[in-house]
Formats: sequence, C-alpha cells, structure tokens
Amino acid sequence: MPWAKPAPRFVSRGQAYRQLDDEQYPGFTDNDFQMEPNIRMLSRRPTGFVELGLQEVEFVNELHNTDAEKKTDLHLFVQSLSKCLGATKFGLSFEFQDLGFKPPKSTKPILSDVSGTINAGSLWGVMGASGAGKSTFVNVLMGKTAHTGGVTKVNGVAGKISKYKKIIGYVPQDDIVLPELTVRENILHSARIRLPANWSDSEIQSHVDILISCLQLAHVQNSLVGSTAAPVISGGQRKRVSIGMELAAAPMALFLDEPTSGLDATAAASIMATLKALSRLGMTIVTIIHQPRQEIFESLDSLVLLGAGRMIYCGPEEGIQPHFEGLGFQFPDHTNPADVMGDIIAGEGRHYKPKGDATVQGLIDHWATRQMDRPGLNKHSSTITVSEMNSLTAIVKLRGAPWYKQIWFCFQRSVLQQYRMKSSFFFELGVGALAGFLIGLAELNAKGQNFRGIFNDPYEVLSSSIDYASVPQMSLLVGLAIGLTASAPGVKIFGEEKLVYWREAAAGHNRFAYYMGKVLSTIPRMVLANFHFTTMFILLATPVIGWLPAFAANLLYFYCIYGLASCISMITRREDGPLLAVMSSLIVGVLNGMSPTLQKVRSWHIVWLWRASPGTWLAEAYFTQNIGPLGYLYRIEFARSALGYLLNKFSDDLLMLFVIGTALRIFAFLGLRFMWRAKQR
Ligand SMILES: Nc1ncnc2c1ncn2[C@@H]1O[C@H](COP(=O)(O)OP(=O)(O)OP(=O)(O)O)[C@@H](O)[C@H]1O
Repeated sequence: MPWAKPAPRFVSRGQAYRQLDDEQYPGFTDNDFQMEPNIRMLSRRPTGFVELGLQEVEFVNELHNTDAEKKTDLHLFVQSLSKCLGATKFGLSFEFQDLGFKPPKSTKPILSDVSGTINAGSLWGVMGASGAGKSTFVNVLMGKTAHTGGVTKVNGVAGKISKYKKIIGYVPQDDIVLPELTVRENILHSARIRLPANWSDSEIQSHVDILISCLQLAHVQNSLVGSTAAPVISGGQRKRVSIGMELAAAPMALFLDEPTSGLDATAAASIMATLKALSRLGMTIVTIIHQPRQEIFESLDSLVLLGAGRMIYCGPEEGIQPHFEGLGFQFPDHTNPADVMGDIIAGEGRHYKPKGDATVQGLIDHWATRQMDRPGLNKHSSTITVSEMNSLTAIVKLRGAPWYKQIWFCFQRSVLQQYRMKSSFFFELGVGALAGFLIGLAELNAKGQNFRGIFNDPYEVLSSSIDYASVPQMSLLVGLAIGLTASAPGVKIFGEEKLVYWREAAAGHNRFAYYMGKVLSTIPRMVLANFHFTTMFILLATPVIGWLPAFAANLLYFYCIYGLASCISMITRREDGPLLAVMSSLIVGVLNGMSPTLQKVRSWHIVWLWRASPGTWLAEAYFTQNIGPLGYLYRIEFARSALGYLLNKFSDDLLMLFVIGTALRIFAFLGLRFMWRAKQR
C-alpha cells in the first residue's frame, strides 16, 4: 500500500528527482513533482506531516522500482489521470486582477481589488477571519458568483473559469453525498457522468478502484455513506467520499471549502496530506481553511489572506512570517505562527505589535501600496501555447457522458436509492392496498350498483328515482385516496435531494438527465402501488368498470399526483413540501365536476379550471366506463347533460391525464432548472 508508513528513509531533493522516470510516467516532469526542499526537515514536524514526507519518498522509490505487478495506487492514479488529460500538464494556473463583488442591493462591496496568481500544481490556502470574504472570493474566482469587477485568466488566457468547470472540481463545505448509496457507488456515479465520453465501463471502474485505494477508502467502499444524523462511515471518510466524487472526474484543479472543518486533528491532517500529495502530482488545489493547526498551515505552499474583502497577503507560506515581521509584528517563541497570523488578520494584532498601526485596514493598505510598487504582479504567471490551449479545449469537450447515458445512470442510481429505502417503498405499497381496501369498503354496500337513471322507452314510466352522483363520488374517493397515497412519497423522491442536484448541476451534470432519471425511476413504484390499490378496490367495490380500464385510469392519476408533488417540491421548502402536496392533491381531487357539477361550472365560464384538474378527467373516465355500458337500460344522455361530462371519450380522458401529468413535470423541470440558478453555477 502506498500510504502505509514505510521505514523512515530520507532522500535529498536531487536524489528524489533522479529517480523519476519520465518514460514510465508520461506527462509528469520534475517541475510537476516538486519535492519539499528538504525532506529531513519534515521529520521534525508532527505526525501527519512526517507521513506526507514519507509518502513522497515512498512514491519516488516506487517509481524507481516499478514493474508490472508492483505499481502503487498513486502511480496508477497518475496514469489514469494522464490518460484523461493527454499530454497536457495536470494543473491549471489562475490569475485574477482587481476582482470585486458587490451584491445588487448593497452599497458596500464584499470583495474588492483582489489580485494575485495561483500557480499550477501547488496547494493554496485561502484564509481570513469569519466574514472576511473567503467563500465570496472562491465563488467569484470560480465564476459561481458573477463578479462586479476584474478579470480572471486560466493558464494565462483571459476568460471565465466556469468555462472549464468540467475539469475543475469543487468540494463544498457540507458533504453533499447520497446517504443510501455506498462509498463506491457515490464515487462511481460521478466518474461515469464526468469522465470522457469515450471511456469504457471497465476503464471507469478501474479508475474508481484506484482512486478509492488512493483515498484509503477501500475497506469501506461497500459501506453505505449514511446521513449525518445516522452516519455509517466516519466524518473523515465522508469528507474523502466528497473529495473522491470530484477527483473521480480527473480534474486539473480542485477547490475546497473548509475540508477540515468538523474533523478531529488526525482526520484533518490525513485529508490535508492527501491534498498535498495531489498537488505534488501536479494538480492545483485551492482550499479555504479556518484556524488550521500548525502542521496543516505549514503543509500549504501558498496563501491568500483576506480581510474585510480585501487582499492582505498573497504568496508563499514561508513568506508570511517575514511579511508580518516586516510590518513590526512579533511572533512570540513557542507559539504557533498560524495562530499568531490568525489573530493579526482577525484584528487582534495589537497583542503582537504594541506600537504603530496593527489594524486590518493597515494590513490591507500596506499590501495595496506594495502592489502599486510592483505593477507586474502577474509577470510570473504561466502562459499557454496555442497547441496547449487547443488540447485543453479538446479535453473539456470530451468530458462527460452523453445525455442519454446520463439519463440511464441517473435512472439506475434512483432505482437503487429506492431499493435501499425498501421500507418506504413497501410502506407506499401497503398504504396503496389499504386505501384501495377502504374505498372498496365504502362502496361495498352499493354492490356495484352505482347508477340509476330514467329507463329507456317504453319503460320510462317505471323509473322510480335517479342516482347520477354515485359514480363521480366514487371517482372522487379514488382520486383523494391516490392523492393521499402518492403525494408524500412523490415529494420525498423529488424534493429531498435538491442539494445533490445543485452540486451536480454546478459540476456540469446534465440537468435534464437528472430529472428524467428520477421521473423514470418512479414508474415501477407507481405501477406497483396502483396495482395493489386498484385490485383491492375492484375486489370489494365490484364496480361496472373493469380492472384494466380502472388500472389504466388510476395509473395515470398516480402519474399526475407524482407530477404535482414534483412541482411542489421544486417551489417549497423541504419541510413544507409533504403538507402542501397533500393539500394540492385534495384540491385537484375535489375539482372533479361532481359538486358543483361540470355543467354548473360551465355556466360560470370557469370550466377550464376544472378541465385543468386531473380529477375531472378521472371522473369522466369513470363516468364513461361505469355508465356507458348501461345505455341499453337507461337514458344515459340525460345523466351526461345533467352532469356535464362527455361520454365515450375514455381514451381522450386517459390522454388528457397523461398530458396534465407530463405538463406538471415540464413545469417542475423548468422550476428545477431556473429557480435557485446561483446555486447551480
Ligand atoms: N450575496 C450576498 N449578499 C449580501 N451579503 C453577502 C452575500 N454574500 C456574502 N455576503 C456577506 O459578505 C461577507 C463575507 O461572506 P463570506 O461568506 O465570503 O465570508 P467567509 O470569509 O467565507 O466567512 P466564514 O468563514 O464565516 O464562512 C459576510 O458578511 C456575508 O454576510
């Protein structure tokens, strides 16, 4: 195992470089593998850092000793990456000049005049006090938030960084992973969607295998991730899964929002060691980090320090202390320089600089003046040749499975999720059967006699009383029962994962594929729930309508209620969704033309409202199927004109139920696509 702690062996930087073999390691040069200047120095540092140094040594030794059987996971991961990235260097460099952000309704900018360069293949930390603008800076830099000033460059070429989002990973602060899937399934899904379209499944699987080993997740790869409330794997492992979902896409740069927050010291050091190793492979890593421990602080190559939305420092980690000392701050012996620096940039600099300006504003002004003295801030930034630019564009173009494959992957994943949530699936089936049983029980006494009309000639005079309302009543009960059965699960399926959808949409997943996968995955669920409902209902109520037409009409009504639930879940907060969906299903159930009759609402000129409700089409379908066959006995035309339904339009009724259900899904998709757009960037 590459990460297992080998016996301590110290090599010089030169020795390490000499062991690199470019032939065995295509696209990987000495410059990409920047060994710490003095590995022996690392051994004086606390555990996490020592391990990192040793991993590097081990890695170099492995390269030296490589034979077909003894390739390390890390080596294989690099090969897998290089296959993805062709001859292009792994890392991306970013430049930003005078970046600013002012919210539309605010008079004061949150971020202003932020300039600097992030070199390829290095580990950058973004630090600052709470509210200093760290997340805003990263969001603006990545193009997640539209900036109100400044320019960004990728590899020396001006343009939006978001253009390259398929090759840039972003790990949010919250671990947005699917709890019902295993570690491997979460990572594999991301790989399938985001790796180049021409990769075969076995290539993707082996890329994921290697990545899982590199992330030290092999022993838990088949464990469910679990929710934060009921975790199955540890917090550190969960964070690794979240990072793995981005690394699965073989990114050239990785941005992370506080990847160590909430983790214990060992887990945090381990995550940082992984990030450091990745940066040593050439990937550009930019991480927001809050109050890091000394060893984590020292593992960073460079830092962006922010205060009140302005730049305080941008440069190498080892330059920080001299920078502040040059400003008159004193770093007491035996203290963690990271803590001292944290205090200074949080406005507590007075403790370390009794005399003179120790304010954050002073630091900002000093940095701004220094930059004015050095106008060529970005002169060291890398520039890209035309062929490199073309190759980068080609890499971006190749990324991502085609939309139809993404539908399939999303469908498979959603079915798997539902399978894993078996209890809620069986609960829905049970509720469907119970609802069918109860409605059937309510209709039991009628013994299938749901209509009495005026007899046909010449028996008209024998007619005693009429009962036109029982069939619409029966369809009302059916509609309400299906509404109650399907609306809450519908909201759960479509509404529980908005965060996942936003993360995936921001990472370049196809939004339509995500939604379509979800829609298709509900079909088996609806069919089975409806099967139980309709069978129980028909067995007890024995209506004139046969099992098959009732099954078809009810299924399409289920389809409408699921569509309604998905609309509701797009526009409401998660906790309000089920209640609102049940309420809406009651409304569309009641708008079925029974009372007031369709004839009545037609005279009010608002029949369109009833016609927009699936309840009316269900009632009309039931009307045709239950009353149509009695035409030999009764004057069913009288009933039709009294109630206002159309007769013998069963297939049109089914078609309209399908159209309404589909229209609801289109609205839901538009809501998903165009609401909360900022979160999808
Ligand atoms: N869209 C916005 N509209 C208005 N204010 C905003 C917006 N985005 C951020 N802010 C404000 O800007 C300031 C900086 O926010 P940001 O989230 O970037 O800080 P941070 O340094 O990441 O803080 P923390 O470490 O606490 O997460 C905060 O005061 C925040 O309330």
